[in-house]
Amino acid sequence: MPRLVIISNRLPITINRKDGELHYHPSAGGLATGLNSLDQSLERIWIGWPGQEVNDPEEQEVIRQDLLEEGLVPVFLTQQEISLYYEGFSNKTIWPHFHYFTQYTTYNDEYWEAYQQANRKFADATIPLIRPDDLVWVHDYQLMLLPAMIRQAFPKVSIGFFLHIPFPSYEVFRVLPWRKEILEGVLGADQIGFHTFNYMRHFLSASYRIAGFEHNFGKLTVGNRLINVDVFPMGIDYDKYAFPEINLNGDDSSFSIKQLAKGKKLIISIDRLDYTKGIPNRLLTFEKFLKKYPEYHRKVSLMMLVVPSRANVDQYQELKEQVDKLVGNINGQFGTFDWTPVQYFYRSLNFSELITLYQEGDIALITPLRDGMNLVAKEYVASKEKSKDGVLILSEMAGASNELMDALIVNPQDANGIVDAIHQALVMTEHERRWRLTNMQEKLKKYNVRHWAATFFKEQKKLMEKQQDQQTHQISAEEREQLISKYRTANKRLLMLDYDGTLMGFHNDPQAVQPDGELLDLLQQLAEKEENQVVVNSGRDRHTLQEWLGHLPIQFAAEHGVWVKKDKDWEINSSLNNKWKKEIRPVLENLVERTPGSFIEEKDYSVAWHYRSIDRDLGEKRVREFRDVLLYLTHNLDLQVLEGNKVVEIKNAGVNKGKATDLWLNGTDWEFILAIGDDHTDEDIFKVLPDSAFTIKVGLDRSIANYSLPGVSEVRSLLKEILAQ
Ligand SMILES: O=P(O)(O)OC[C@H]1O[C@H](O[C@H]2O[C@H](CO)[C@@H](O)[C@H](O)[C@H]2O)[C@H](O)[C@@H](O)[C@@H]1O
Ligand SMILES: O=c1ccn([C@@H]2O[C@H](COP(=O)(O)OP(=O)(O)O)[C@@H](O)[C@H]2O)c(=O)[nH]1
Repeated sequence: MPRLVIISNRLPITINRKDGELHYHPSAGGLATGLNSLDQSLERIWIGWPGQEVNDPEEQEVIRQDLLEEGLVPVFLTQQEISLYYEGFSNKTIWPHFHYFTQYTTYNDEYWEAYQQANRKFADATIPLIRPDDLVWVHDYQLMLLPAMIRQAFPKVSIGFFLHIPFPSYEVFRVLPWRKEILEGVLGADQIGFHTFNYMRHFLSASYRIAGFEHNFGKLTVGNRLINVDVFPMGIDYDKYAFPEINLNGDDSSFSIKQLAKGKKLIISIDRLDYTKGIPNRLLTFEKFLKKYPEYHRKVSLMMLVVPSRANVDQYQELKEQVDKLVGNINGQFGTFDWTPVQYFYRSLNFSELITLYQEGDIALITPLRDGMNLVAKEYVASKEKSKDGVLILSEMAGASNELMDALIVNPQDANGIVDAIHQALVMTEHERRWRLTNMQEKLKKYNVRHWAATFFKEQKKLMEKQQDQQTHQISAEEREQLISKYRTANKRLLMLDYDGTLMGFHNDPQAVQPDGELLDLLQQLAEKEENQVVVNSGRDRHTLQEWLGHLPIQFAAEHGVWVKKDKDWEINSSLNNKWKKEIRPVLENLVERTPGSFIEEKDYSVAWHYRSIDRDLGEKRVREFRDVLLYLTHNLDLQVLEGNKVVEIKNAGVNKGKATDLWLNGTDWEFILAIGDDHTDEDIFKVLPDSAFTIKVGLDRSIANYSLPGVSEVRSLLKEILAQ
């Protein structure tokens, strides 16, 4: 079993100093409680900050030894790091920005500098502990540069990254001056996980638009590495909340909570003090409710628990004052001698108090303006396992709303909607409360925190196997040797080479990919050898191939097999006609008119619509729109539609690179065949070649070729090696 190496900003244990003494207690917040519930049988180490400034080396050593027993490794942050990296870049830049509070985003180079250095500090603490077969998990927005730093030290180790907060829309993310560095940091990981599909697609969109990485159903290739981006909604330790192992009656404060709840309907509200949680909005909504429904005065109370958090960040201090004031206003306005409408606590609760609150709460009012997941919502539902009684009102802006559809889902900005939901919850029948809770509980039981971790773990291992497969698919030194030795002894050799993406790199302007001197020399020398027949089998038109390569002693297939040049002249595939062009052309012209930047390429017996320099998503939308029209037309006209890399090409049916390849296969007993190509039109070549041929796919995509090479420069090196024989 590989070990799990977890790195998060905060350890699940926080240290507090009281009267000069150090105290250890569990950290608040979803990440710590969630990850701490993981299967303890898995060997793991956890590296992170213990939440307290400790400068004395002797004291640091004592803490290190204490934590070691729990498999925890502390990273000590200095006061300056805490204020610039944690309170600064993490909580004044990324946190507000990723939660769409862009008015709070602080742009400060000093913070950014500190963020980089602190990520380096976590890397320095982690790297010496990593073993090559470990599974490394980096967590959250404080450590977005860390995956790439670990990758640099361990090119092969498997790294997972999970973001616990939302990943914002590309339009918001792009505003950050450090967007590219942040993305590249995360892309150092092999598997990247998010709570919801929306966060995932925002990330993929940013990776494409900012760093140029295209994806295929969440899989993308960075350099030589396959990356998996996916959704892994985090669950809770269901049983811990459903069947709490505590004696509720023996606990004084739990008893008091029960007393408070007696004879009234209790609405509970539990969050860290954070502007993302929408606490002031919630209070204003409750005020609205009390105004609209006076009949509920003295019958309903809001028990609001606000857990202190990030107290040194300005907005959090301001928020505290705002909340204090709002609570005062409501209580002053509506309170009576025997009823306090808002019971407000600014502190954290111990587990038994928290459970009592969950169990006593008739309604949980959870209305964050944005929230990565929100585990409180899930914990509330689980704690109703026995009673099956309670109503969850949940913001649609919390990641959890994607799973808890049977809650009363509200828009946190729609105060009237929430007032209605509170009323609906109060009058809801017992039957409805039960079925809503039961449905949600079923989900939470299955998709618990262990399931979350196990799925992430399983997918990361599956990915490792896939990556391994790709590595083995890549031609090894030994196989290269076999290829060379076969080449050496053969007297009749066929070298069938694609052009774009194989011999030359890809470019937005197809005419800008003229062969360079090195390529011309290479082809010239290969073709000069008497035993060799070099064929460039390309989708390009014959005029371009003629102009660029026509002077070389090589043969050609152009336009995906429409034209062939074996001797001096170009010959056409006899089954072709181009009468159909006048019907297709207007369809493509309409595409160009509506899509600036796209263009039509007309070849002798085919027409192509290129969208390589426009937004890929827009291009694909256009292709989808026109696919039906094209299919209808092409069916009547016996044509085929080839969807290539940012291009749709229409031509006569039954003509492709493979058919053209047949022209070289028939009649010659080749003793050595090598075919190299990069896109799916080259698969037609690989298909028709005999098993003895060496077929090589350029890139990491799936292929029926025997081997793969990463890119154009590796193709050229192989050809040079062959030439040296
Ligand atoms: O460490 P702090 O600065 O005190 O903040 C506490 C944690 O808050 C954030 O929690 C997020 O993760 C939860 C679990 O995935 C999720 O339910 C919630 O919506 C998120 O806000 C933060 O991501 C953690 O790093 C902090 O430790
Ligand atoms: O006094 C408290 C109140 C809450 N929590 C825990 O803090 C976590 C809050 O996680 P959530 O995902 O709701 O929000 P976050 O604070 O991570 O943004 C939950 O597991 C709560 O059980 C806690 O430990 N002590």
